[in-house]
Amino acid sequence: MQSTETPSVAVPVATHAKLDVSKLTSKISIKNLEFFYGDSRALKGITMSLYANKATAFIGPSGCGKSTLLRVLNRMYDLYPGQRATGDVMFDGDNLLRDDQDINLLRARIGMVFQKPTPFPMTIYENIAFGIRLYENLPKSELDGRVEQALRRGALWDEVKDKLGASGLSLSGGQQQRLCIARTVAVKPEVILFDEPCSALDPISTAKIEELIDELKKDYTIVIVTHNMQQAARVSDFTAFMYLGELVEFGATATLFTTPSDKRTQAYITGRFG
Ligand SMILES: Nc1ncnc2c1ncn2[C@@H]1O[C@H](COP(=O)(O)OP(=O)(O)OP(=O)(O)O)[C@@H](O)[C@H]1O
Repeated sequence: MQSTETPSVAVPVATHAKLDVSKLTSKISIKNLEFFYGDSRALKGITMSLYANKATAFIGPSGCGKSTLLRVLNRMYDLYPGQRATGDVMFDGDNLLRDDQDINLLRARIGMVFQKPTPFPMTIYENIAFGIRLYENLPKSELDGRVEQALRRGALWDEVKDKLGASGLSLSGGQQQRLCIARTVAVKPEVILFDEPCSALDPISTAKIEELIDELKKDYTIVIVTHNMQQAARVSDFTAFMYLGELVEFGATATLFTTPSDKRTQAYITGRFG
């Protein structure tokens, strides 16, 4: 059902570009995904695709399952007994939910950036080099190059190149978050998951991270959980609106924000609930 009410979110012109789904590659294909915290079902029959080199935003009111869905994608729930997922999450054709999945390798291929910046209590250089060393044994000169490359991708190099030996914790909140993005990028992932990456940041740092996400899309598949609908509209190509553990609506961001097909999506984007 469609309503004539005007959505409260202004969708930037760039996202109006036509998205021909038939020409896109599905990097992750989710089918009938259910998720349980003990006996409590938090995700109900989720089916959707996450497209390569596109950014997909998960939006919806608090408790609808956005973070749960994001965490399924790199098996974060494995750390907690009593949590389990059923269904298929096909990642380049391989079900990432299978029991014998190599979780360390999976987390290198699907990296995650958290809500609060979480640099390791070590130097800026080591924050980046640490992750690379877990997967590769590189000579020092090559490692230096990889650290620089990652910091450049994190849009942080110019600000830290003269103080790589300083503690990662000495950076500002926004810089710390870009360090965490650089750390994630350093291990050459294919997908980057962002869990409300700007919620602890000021508007200028937020704008920098959004710009960076836009840049990273060229090389990675991006998934972002956000409470901020303006942010979803600015950074994502596709948006998934969730409610009470269900995927209510999924589609091109410009379409979802201008002509939603479900009245619950309409209510949410016009600020009538959540
Ligand atoms: N560790 C947990 N144990 C039990 N239930 C949980 C746990 N974490 C989340 N839940 C429940 O699962 C549901 C989905 O929670 P989730 O955190 O994924 O929602 P969300 O949309 O990300 O919310 P928010 O926007 O507030 O972060 C909620 O009902 C929540 O209470």
